Amino acid sequence: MHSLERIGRYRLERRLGSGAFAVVWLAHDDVLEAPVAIKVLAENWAGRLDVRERFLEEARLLRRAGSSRIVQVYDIGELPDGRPYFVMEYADGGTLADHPALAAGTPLPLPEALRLTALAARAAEALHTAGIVHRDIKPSNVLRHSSPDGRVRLLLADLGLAKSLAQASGLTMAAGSEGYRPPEQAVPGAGIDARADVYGLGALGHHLVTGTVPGPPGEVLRPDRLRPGLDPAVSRALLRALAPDREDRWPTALAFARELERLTDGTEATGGTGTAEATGGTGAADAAAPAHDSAPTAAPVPASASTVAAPLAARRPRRLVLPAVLAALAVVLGGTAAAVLLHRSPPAKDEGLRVTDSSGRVRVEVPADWGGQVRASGWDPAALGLRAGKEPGLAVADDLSRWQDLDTPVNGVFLGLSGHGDVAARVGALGHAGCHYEGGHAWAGGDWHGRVRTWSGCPGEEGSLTEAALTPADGTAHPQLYVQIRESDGGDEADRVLDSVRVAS
Ligand SMILES: Nc1ncnc2c1ncn2[C@@H]1O[C@H](COP(=O)(O)OP(=O)(O)OP(=O)(O)O)[C@@H](O)[C@H]1O
Repeated sequence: MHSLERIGRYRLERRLGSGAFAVVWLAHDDVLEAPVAIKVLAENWAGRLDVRERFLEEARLLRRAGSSRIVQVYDIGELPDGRPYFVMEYADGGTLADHPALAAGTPLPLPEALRLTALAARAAEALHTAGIVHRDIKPSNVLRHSSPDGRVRLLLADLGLAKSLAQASGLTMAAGSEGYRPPEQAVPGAGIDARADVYGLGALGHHLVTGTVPGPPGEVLRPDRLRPGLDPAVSRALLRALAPDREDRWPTALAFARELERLTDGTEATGGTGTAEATGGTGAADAAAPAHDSAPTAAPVPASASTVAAPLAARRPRRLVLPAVLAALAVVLGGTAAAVLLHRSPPAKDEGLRVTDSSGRVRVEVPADWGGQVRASGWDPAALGLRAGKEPGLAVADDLSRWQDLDTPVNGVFLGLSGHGDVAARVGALGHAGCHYEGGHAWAGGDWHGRVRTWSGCPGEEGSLTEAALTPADGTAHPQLYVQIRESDGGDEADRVLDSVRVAS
């Protein structure tokens, strides 16, 4: 693919992204003198006639929808090696997944979150009117396209057809994406209707409003629990869309869109900043995110959270500068957060809360009052300067939105496993300005050993920070474990929390 320079009359410029089934290229149409996006079916699927057909069917269906809210398809063809492709409208604003707040795992300002979800719901309604169910609504399938007048349109792209076919053929890939998939979509042969997309739209709204992908159907945490102070009517509207039984959901995407628009009017009438800002719950996100979807939108995903920290520092100059690693971890966690698994230990046993990551490999037990919020779907060791990838990881804290902000009191723990690289060397080089370094000591738990370093006097009411880099006690080099523990009041739970860490092979 890299050797390709042209596809038909289109000159390839760069790769925009890839999904499970296809690669998408930015190309230039030399005849029309306009940029286009070209989606090419991945080589490993090209031999499957049924997948090829579904891939092209997606193009035809997108074309059939013929709405300004759905990505337009201009052309369809086949490469000399037989791979099919289709040419579509290029959305220059990236996807909603690139939104800086979402990439940082923090909520959007409430009016913006509601308005974007309503726009996505209106786009889904346009598909439904054409008799098409999307089946894979998620941020990376909602594109942002700027018009010459500077306004931004949202476009729905990438139907989940190929995935549904893979599922039907007995492959492991299920239609839809984790956290966004309604229960009926996980069952082959269960009839799917437009209400499956209402569920996906509810998940999108939940993600934008709370900064967190909802847990599995029926285990979705209430949005107002994740975003303290949230208008209960917003929470109710989102939970209704996310009802496991489709009979209990909003009956149409349009009905959901109208409710969101009504709620948006309410939040804008009361000052436009949303209740979370008023209660101080999501200051970093609100400061960093553009206020409107018509604001400049080509913002790339930040490489680190410095783009989150900068506006915060500008607004509150006396605020402690964020340590880079905490900020980077928050970004990585946010970018990969997908599932929330919260297993309460039996209450009789000293009120501990046991949390397992979504891969089931990493587990930790924390005091019950640390367990307000969980992100459990992994991390990227690139945050520590190690090889990029998705590895098991989780964070649980009483307020995750403040995790990176050492100025505010937080109690919680982050655990990240890495199958590669020297975690210990990286962690050993970290420092945390604004806190007093207490020193380090060797750690020997049951299955793990390594080094623990502690900082005290962090501004959050005598907050302390404990970091550990652990390796298997049996002498094997990997995996290695990175642990961060934050305590707000000179607490002494760190050893107990470290002791409770379990890693399944
Ligand atoms: N029309 C477009 N204009 C601009 N960028 C696009 C366009 N279509 C897709 N992209 C980019 O290409 C990426 C890959 O798209 P694709 O539809 O193949 O996969 P995905 O939705 O990310 O994943 P999956 O198909 O596995 O769910 C998108 O995330 C987006 O960044």
